Amino acid sequence: MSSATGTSRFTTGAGKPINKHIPPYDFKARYNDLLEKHKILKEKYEQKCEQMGNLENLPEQLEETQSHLVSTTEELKNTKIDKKCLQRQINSQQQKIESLADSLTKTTEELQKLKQTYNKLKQEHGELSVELLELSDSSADLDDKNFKLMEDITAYKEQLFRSDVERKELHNSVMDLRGNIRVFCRVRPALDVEQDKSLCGWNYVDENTVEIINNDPLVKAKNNGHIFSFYQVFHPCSKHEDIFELASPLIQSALDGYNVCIFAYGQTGSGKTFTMDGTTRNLGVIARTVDLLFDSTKAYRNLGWQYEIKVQFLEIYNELLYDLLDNEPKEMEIRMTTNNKNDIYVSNITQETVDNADRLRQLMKVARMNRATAATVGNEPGSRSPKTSVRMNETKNINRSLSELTNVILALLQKQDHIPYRNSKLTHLLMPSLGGNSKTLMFINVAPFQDCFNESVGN
Ligand SMILES: Nc1ncnc2c1ncn2[C@@H]1O[C@H](COP(=O)(O)OP(=O)(O)OP(=O)(O)O)[C@@H](O)[C@H]1O
Repeated sequence: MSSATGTSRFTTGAGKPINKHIPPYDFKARYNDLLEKHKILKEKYEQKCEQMGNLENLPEQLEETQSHLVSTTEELKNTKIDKKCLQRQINSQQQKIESLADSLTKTTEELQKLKQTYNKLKQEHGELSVELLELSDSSADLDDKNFKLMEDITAYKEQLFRSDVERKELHNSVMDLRGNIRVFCRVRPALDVEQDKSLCGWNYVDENTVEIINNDPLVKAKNNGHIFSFYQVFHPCSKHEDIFELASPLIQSALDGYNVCIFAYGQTGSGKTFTMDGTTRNLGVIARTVDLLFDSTKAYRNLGWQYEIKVQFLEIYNELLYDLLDNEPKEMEIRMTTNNKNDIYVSNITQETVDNADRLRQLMKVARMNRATAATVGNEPGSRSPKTSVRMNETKNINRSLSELTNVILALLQKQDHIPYRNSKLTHLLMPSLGGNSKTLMFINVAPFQDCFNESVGN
């Protein structure tokens, strides 16, 4: 800037020089010029100040930029990791695409094969359709033949049913001829623990006759033999199979609708339980009967017969009746049925219909357990003398009903007019199973020992 020549040269904020020629005496103009210059300089100063202010913010901006740089670097790192991941995914997708391409090739091949098979089957189907048409023609013929055969089968079934009725009648006639009351005598062997006991002499004369010889040295030799005849005699080596073979015709009679009664009689320890129950490995008469009953009903149902098997279990103890399928105390009586005076029933007793052998065996188990409970009722704790009197009463009742049973059997065998069924609960209950056209099988069980001789002969 120079004012000596009176020329003023100045630069504006925009850098544009301002040249003015002001005469030295024109103080007003010079003043205005100065004012203008002052204004421009002030503006410049303010601009500089502003720039200075901006420069003061630089460290802050630097810090911001640095932190931005750090976060950007971090982002870059993450982005690189992401990139690696993506690359791996791309690789695996690539592999998948390759394997899919492989399976596509295989599937296409299989499809090709299937198409071939389909075409072959289609051809076969065509051929079979032709065959089917031919067969349906001959099927009509076969239907006719089948209808005729069905008619024949119905006729044969009727014939078979009539033959079975005839067989029943014949079987019953044979049973009648053999006698409606049969007595089997079974002599049991001495057990291992009984080898020291002395035996009677046994002479098995034939299958119906046995001689029992008293080996007591005090008895005279000529009086010591007693001969008995039975329907069948079973010696100690006889097996359950042998016995059941001769007992089973009576089961057949039961299936044919006749009342049948099978029971064992004999001194204690003579083998009654062994004969009737047997053991789990060597089944006795009852178990074999159950099996035969259900096997036969299955076969007879196919012939058109219908069967319903109902069971009741009861025990007679001191002339009182006990329901062995229900151990609640209750009143039970033997009553006559209204339509048939020879038939009886027990009032209030549990009766169950059974349709398989297993269920019957289950019920037999329940009855056996309840019988054991009933037996202990008579053996409640008490002093020795009431216990003895209970036993005596029990023995008296058993003996009485057994002698009444003997009387009834004898009266039946002798075909007496009056049969004393009503003298005991046992005989009254067995009335429908002992009399009329019913069949009875009695096992007389005998122990082989000398000390049982009197009992054995008495039986
Ligand atoms: N035929 C036989 N063969 C082999 N052992 C037998 C035969 N008969 C009976 N026994 C055996 O003799 C013993 C007595 O038989 P069991 O218990 O059957 O007599 P029980 O007449 O039922 O006697 P109780 O009237 O006292 O009940 C038992 O150990 C039994 O296994």
